Amino acid sequence: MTQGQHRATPWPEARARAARAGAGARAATARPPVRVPLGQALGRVLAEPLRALTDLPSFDSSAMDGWAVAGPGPWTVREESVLAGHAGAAALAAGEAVRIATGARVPAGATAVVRSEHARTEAPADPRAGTVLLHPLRAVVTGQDIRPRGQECRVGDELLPAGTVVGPAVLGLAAAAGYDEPAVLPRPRVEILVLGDELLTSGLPHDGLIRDALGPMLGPWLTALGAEVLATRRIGDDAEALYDAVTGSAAELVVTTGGTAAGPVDHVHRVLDKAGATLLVDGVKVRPGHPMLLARLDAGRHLVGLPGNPLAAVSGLLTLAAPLLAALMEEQAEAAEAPRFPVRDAVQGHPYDTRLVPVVHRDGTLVPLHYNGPAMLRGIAAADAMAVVPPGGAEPGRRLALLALPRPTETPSAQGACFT
Ligand SMILES: Nc1nc2c(c(=O)[nH]1)N[C@H]1C(S)=C(S)[C@@H](COP(=O)(O)OP(=O)(O)OC[C@H]3O[C@@H](n4cnc5c(N)ncnc54)[C@H](O)[C@@H]3O)O[C@H]1N2
Ligand code: MOO
Repeated sequence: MTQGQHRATPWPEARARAARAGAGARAATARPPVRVPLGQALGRVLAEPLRALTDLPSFDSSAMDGWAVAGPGPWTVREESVLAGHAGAAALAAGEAVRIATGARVPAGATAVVRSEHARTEAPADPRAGTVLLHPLRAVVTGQDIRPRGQECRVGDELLPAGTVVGPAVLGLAAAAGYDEPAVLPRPRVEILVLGDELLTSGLPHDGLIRDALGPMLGPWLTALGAEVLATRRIGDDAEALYDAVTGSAAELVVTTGGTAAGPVDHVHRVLDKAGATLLVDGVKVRPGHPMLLARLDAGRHLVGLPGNPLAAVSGLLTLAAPLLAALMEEQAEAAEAPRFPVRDAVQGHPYDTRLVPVVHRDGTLVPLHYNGPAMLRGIAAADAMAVVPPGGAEPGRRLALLALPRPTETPSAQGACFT
């Protein structure tokens, strides 16, 4: 194994290296885009610019309920109405009006739409003969309340660039623009290997055994970051099984938990060495989580070693796995600057290392949470975000950058929770 670094890497540099590793892996593997039904595209990344497949609106349409009119009023009102989704009415001659609904096709010859509340009708003296007359109640401007075809876009216009993350509004826009199956990037494949003989998968801790807190957490978290989680496997403290799992994995990113430090059964370094991996980050100047590591297994595959302490593992996930995955997915660079918010209370810092501290938003400030020790999840489980506390700490009012936590979603599939 080539020793990439003998010393811990500063936190910002570790994130940058993880992003470069992801970009390198993307270039090396160049997996082709896939087309997925709109219903499955949420959270995916557009592989191609979203180009309009139609003009929008695709026909001249009414912006209001009222009458389509031709020329100056008063107008004679036709008996039929034009509703949205129906064939358009025959062309209007000057002096004619037809009842029209919002979104309906404006008939040829119409010069404006007059809103229902801006005109009044006058019934003919003899209701069995004659026509209804429509009188405007205010001046009518040519073109008013008509949405002309192509007002929003013309067919072929680029609506969004490649690299856009598909949110609910993007789904709506894609549907409006005529898409059934947009082209998205394949999800990076991730495999999670949970190490440790002391871990229980159910029931109460006993006899020095504890519950595995990372297996249930990491799959959904990595799924929320855009990954396809192939499996979460429990490996115990078996170096040979770990070697086989790491070298045999089909995933672009293998995530291990535990075994990063120097304990008697901390096998991760030795296994990486034996597998001929290159350490890109070996320890990060961040608390918690400083033993985290990043290794290149081959041109297209990497391993992120998360420390076993659960909050330290979250720190590794946010520091190394998140930027690597974002780069693998070719996501557009984060908006200029991550938002910063003032911290309400002083936060003690580490003299040399960055600290990541769970916080909640309160009245425009950040309130650091207790129970933020490396082995604790009580703070982060109640948090809105993780605040980045620079070396030396932060005085009240200091603006801190935030790392986002995934919002809870009800995933229809068991993705990310498949245990083997
Ligand atoms: N001599 C030193 N000892 C330690 C150092 C050090 O620098 N020198 N660093 C400490 C720090 S910081 C951390 S973090 C941990 C990292 O340890 P490992 O990554 O080797 O993890 P383990 O030893 O396997 O486990 C640590 C701790 O976490 C618990 N654990 C592990 N996996 C899980 C899980 N899936 N769910 C819940 N809890 C888990 C495990 O039982 C241990 O209590 O090393 C320090 N030691
Ligand atoms: O990474 Mo360790 O204490 O910082 O949990």
